[in-house]
Amino acid sequence: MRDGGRLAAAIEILEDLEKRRRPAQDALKDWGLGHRFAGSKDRNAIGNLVFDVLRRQSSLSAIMGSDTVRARVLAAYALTWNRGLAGLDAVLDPDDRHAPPALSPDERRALEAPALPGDAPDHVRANLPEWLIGSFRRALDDRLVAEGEALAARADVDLRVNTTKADRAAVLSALGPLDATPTPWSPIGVRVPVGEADAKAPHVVSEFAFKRGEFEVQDEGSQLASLIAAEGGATNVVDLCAGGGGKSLALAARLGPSVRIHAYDNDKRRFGDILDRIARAGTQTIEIVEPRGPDPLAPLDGTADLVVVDAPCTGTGTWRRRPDAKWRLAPGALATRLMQQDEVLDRAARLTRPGGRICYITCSLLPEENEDRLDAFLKRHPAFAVEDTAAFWQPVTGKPLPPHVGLAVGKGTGLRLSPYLTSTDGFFVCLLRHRG
Ligand SMILES: C[S@@+](CC[C@H](N)C(=O)[O-])C[C@H]1O[C@@H](n2cnc3c(N)ncnc32)[C@H](O)[C@@H]1O
Repeated sequence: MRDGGRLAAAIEILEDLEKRRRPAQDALKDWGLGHRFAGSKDRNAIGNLVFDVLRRQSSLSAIMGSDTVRARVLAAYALTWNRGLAGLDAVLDPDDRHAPPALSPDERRALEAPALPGDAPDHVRANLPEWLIGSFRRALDDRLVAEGEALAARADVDLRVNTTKADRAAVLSALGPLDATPTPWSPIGVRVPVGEADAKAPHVVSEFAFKRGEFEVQDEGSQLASLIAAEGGATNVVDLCAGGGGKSLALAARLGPSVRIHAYDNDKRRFGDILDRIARAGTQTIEIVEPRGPDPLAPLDGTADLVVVDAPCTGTGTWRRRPDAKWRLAPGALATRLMQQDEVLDRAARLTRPGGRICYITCSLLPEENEDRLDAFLKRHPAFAVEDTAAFWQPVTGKPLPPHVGLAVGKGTGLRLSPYLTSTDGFFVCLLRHRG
């Protein structure tokens, strides 16, 4: 396929997404099934373009002065992909029957001097949903637009070195051909660049170092959350919302062979390939607790040194990787998440032994899901107090805490990581201690 046909395909897929609120991956898959002549390079380029449009759809529309999908796709190709007006003219070739029609005079004018209108509101500049702008502003203050821009960029692939099998230097060397570099904060993180425009994302899971269990794919923010949870040590851990086990595996590597990690999730399907991951990592310390019977965690009540609550959340911090979720999120879903967060925190309180700790983690930037949930929790559970979580940053990273990352929660502090401040996904991390 030439780029004209790829642009037309991206327009078709995005128009389908406008009609039906569904994950972009599903729409891309359906398109691929209906267009079997398209090769893997084509599908990759079309997918990249669809996601790049979704990342910046508000500002692309404002620049073009048009809300049509076509206008956004043309703008993404010319501006985000840096192909310029000349590149766009070349692919909108009237002799290519698969290409979209040539530029209209209005489209040409907009792309000749591309700029956001001076009165463009912040939610447009930041490419964030208008209904959430008050919440984002509360969290991000005058960094709102800069954070929104960072959240609209592509994210590199982060890896956590499994220190029980390899060190960072060895993984960096194995992934040298992929231009891997150390992550800025996590001492066990490696970053592989994703490239631009139609570049293929690095396929790290086909590397032998991955098959040997020397690293796992895990955003640096998630690594830091796990490292901070593990600071101070623990021998009896409950990973209450374990999902695919990203935090359990990181904790197992950090806490050593004498820890016992009970990995639970109330939805069995969310465990995914956790058993394969445990086997690859070579750890003996993770025990899966299946969601069976009235309360499979009851025997652990009051015993855990550490309960990790990687709570179900809106995932607003991961919108670099899932830009379609940004526009699909609805107020009802946020309300459901808040209820679930209160529920898992209450469950965690029952599991914690006197003097034990809870590490509350979300991959959301919204205060409603983070500090507000903990303020409400502290009112329901006066036996708990917030620790000075920000004080763990330097021991874990070996570097001073960057400005704005620490925030007051209760009488202690939490951490809010973000693509702009820490070049990670957006994360909230906060430790609470049972007073004993
Ligand atoms: C953010 S994800 C966990 C990701 C995982 N910890 C990781 O690092 O890969 C949140 C998980 O919480 C689970 N969950 C939701 N409500 C729950 C509940 N009441 N008890 C336990 N798990 C719950 C969801 O099924 C989902 O898998």
